[in-house]
Amino acid sequence: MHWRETLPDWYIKKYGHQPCVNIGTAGHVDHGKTTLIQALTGSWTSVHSQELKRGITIRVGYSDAAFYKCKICEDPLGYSTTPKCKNCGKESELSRVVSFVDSPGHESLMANMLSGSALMDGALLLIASNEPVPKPQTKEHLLALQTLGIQQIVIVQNKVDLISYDEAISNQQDITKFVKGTNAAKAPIIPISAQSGLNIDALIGAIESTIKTPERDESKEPIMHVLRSFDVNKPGIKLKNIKGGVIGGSLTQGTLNVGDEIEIKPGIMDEKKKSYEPLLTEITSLGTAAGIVDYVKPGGLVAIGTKLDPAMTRSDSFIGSVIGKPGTLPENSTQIKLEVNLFDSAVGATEDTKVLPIQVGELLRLNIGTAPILGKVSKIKSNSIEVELRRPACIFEGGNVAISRRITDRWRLIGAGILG
Ligand SMILES: Nc1nc2c(ncn2[C@@H]2O[C@H](COP(=O)(O)OP(=O)(O)OP(=O)(O)O)[C@@H](O)[C@H]2O)c(=O)[nH]1
Ligand SMILES: [Mg+2]
Ligand SMILES: [Mg+2]
Ligand SMILES: [Zn+2]
Repeated sequence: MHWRETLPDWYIKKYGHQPCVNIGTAGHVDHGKTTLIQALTGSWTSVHSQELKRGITIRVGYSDAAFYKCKICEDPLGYSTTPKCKNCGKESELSRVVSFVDSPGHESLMANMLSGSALMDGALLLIASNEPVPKPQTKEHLLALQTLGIQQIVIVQNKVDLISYDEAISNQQDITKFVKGTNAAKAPIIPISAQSGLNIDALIGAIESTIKTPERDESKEPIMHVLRSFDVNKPGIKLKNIKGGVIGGSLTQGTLNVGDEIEIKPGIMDEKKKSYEPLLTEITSLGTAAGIVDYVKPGGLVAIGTKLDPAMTRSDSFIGSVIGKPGTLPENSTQIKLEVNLFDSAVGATEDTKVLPIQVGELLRLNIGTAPILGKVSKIKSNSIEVELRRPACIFEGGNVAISRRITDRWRLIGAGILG
């Protein structure tokens, strides 16, 4: 049974037919993020041909699950992803519906991980218990979560089926040592085996008590951050059956309805004007994990059908865009100001490297919302820098920005910025 058939009235009234919280995965390549999401949601999110061939997650994946809690059984035995208690067999109550944002762990895919992180309310940091702690992306992803202000973290000590009890205890001590002084210092550490489904009830219990459902203001103007865009038409389709471009992302506030006029920023390059022009279109359909709907709210990934030429939205071309009602979004800008907080060292490689001060003229990669954008530093005044972006972005004052620099041959996270 799909969770949409089990939603009680109180839930629908508050959250609609949608998840109410976005939970991300973080952690080193192959530590079991996608396997865990499959254990929780029943679906494998890495379905693209390159991902299947190479066995790694490349694009940010997403999937959702409902968490239920038994009225009789003690914590955490009563937690499950089915409406029937796995422990006693009685009917359970819905706790909430959650949406998972599954990050790639490979070091070359930090930009994708950071785009996905822009939508996370909380995160699961996966650490394979059969390897030394920490691996490079265990560190780098934790820093990324910190940079983007993600405080609600559950540490998942995965693959305990491969180690002994004593090894598990000593690995857990290593993890505690590693997270000391970070934003995961107080995070619960839950030993599991994602592959064999071991201790998943305890993990759900920890998620339910650690990662809170955010309060969102639906009376505000809608803001949606774009993570995906597609052309949903099969090759050779008849002209009259062609569907407009589809854009996927998550709302942070407000609601969107079928028939609404929307504006997409920064929009597309106008070759004549030599500048980016915002796009105006209309919502022709809306989809959530529960199917086709009339309106969408914050919570989970939603898909918007538009009247745009589907060739325009092909292969994630709109990633990083922001959608709102016409005239309500901040202006496009290429000049931005950041209050910067640099790390002591960049951690993504086998060896940590000292982070040297930012220089005027240097090229940085900034992750602004779901958009990775290159920019050149034009001015520095103590902790504040000005950057000239290569393409415009829709800038929300006070927003968190992840700052990366090219070190040897890779972009490495070197610090956090706040948009001024
Ligand atoms: N023994 C054991 N193997 C596991 C467990 N969880 C995951 N694996 C295996 O570890 C490998 C990597 O798992 P994935 O889920 O693809 O790891 P990932 O973290 O999503 O990898 P990336 O997305 O590429 O970073 C696969 O072969 C899984 O079958 C576990 O609990 N026990
Ligand atoms: Mg994966
Ligand atoms: Mg893998
Ligand atoms: Zn029970």
